[in-house]
Amino acid sequence: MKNTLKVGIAGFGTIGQVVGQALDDGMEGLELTAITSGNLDKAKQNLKSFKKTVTVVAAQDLANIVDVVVECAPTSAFMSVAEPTLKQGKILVTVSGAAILQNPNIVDVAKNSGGQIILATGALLGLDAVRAAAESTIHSVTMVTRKPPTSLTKAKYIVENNIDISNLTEPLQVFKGSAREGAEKFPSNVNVAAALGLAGVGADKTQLEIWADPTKTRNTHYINVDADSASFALTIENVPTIENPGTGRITALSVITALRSITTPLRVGS
Ligand SMILES: NC(=O)C1=CN([C@@H]2O[C@H](COP(=O)(O)OP(=O)(O)OC[C@H]3O[C@@H](n4cnc5c(N)ncnc54)[C@H](O)[C@@H]3O)[C@@H](O)[C@H]2O)C=CC1
Ligand SMILES: O=C([O-])CC(=O)C(=O)O
Repeated sequence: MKNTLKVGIAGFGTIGQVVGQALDDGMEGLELTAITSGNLDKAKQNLKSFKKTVTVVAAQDLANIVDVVVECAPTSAFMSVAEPTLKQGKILVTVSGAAILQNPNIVDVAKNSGGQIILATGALLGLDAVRAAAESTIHSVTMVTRKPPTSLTKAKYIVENNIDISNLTEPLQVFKGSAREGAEKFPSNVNVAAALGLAGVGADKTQLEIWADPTKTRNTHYINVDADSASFALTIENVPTIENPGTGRITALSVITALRSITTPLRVGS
């Protein structure tokens, strides 16, 4: 029997707390032992209902005491979590596709130390098919994201440019361009577009539109892929979380399945 892997969570917010709860409830071969977050006192409070003892540590100490780090912190904190984890040859499970695009050298850090970055599918679907198609020739990948305005009000580009989306009566296109540019302007909102780019033809060739859409109640992504092996269209309508409407409920669940994949004897899907 394999040893139980010690798991640490960096970022104990909307995603981190759901993942933490699942670990506390019990996941085969995985044990939550430590967390770090932006506010350590608040994190301690939020851990009070957990059955098992979890240590709260400063960000720089987390990688020293666990085997796997789940990174679900703001994009700006990504490197401070990812670098020490990967330098020690450990596993990083993350949803920060936008941060990987901004810091592509992190892949070399993993390569040189024998660590691994697992970018979970997050709020998206179909990355298995996109990766399979990328083994041959993909002609084009396009993605259209439509979110209720409340899911975009905290977005970096919307805030920095004082774009008022509070009283929209019809959909407003707030971005059109490459997934790379979109992930730079909306780092907490289209990590999924970054992941799609990394899975397929690259973030520069992946085309993205973002709409603030008052007719939507869900964070909706439409994807079209045209390849020599298959053409496919994918749609996902994510229920926004109450805590952070920009984050769909499925995101944390995707992280949980990514974690289970590390230890499960039967892994379904590539
Ligand atoms: N790939 C995907 O499908 C998705 C990715 N995301 C990404 O996940 C991130 C987290 O999302 P939520 O949980 O909704 O955000 P959140 O705002 O609810 O939680 C973030 C947590 O990180 C903590 N934090 C702040 N600075 C930190 C630091 N230096 N080190 C460690 N923790 C720190 C905060 O205190 C907070 O508890 C987002 O910023 C976004 O980039 C979010 C939704 C979907
Ligand atoms: O929840 C979503 O629809 C996607 C999201 O926030 C992200 O990609 O960061």
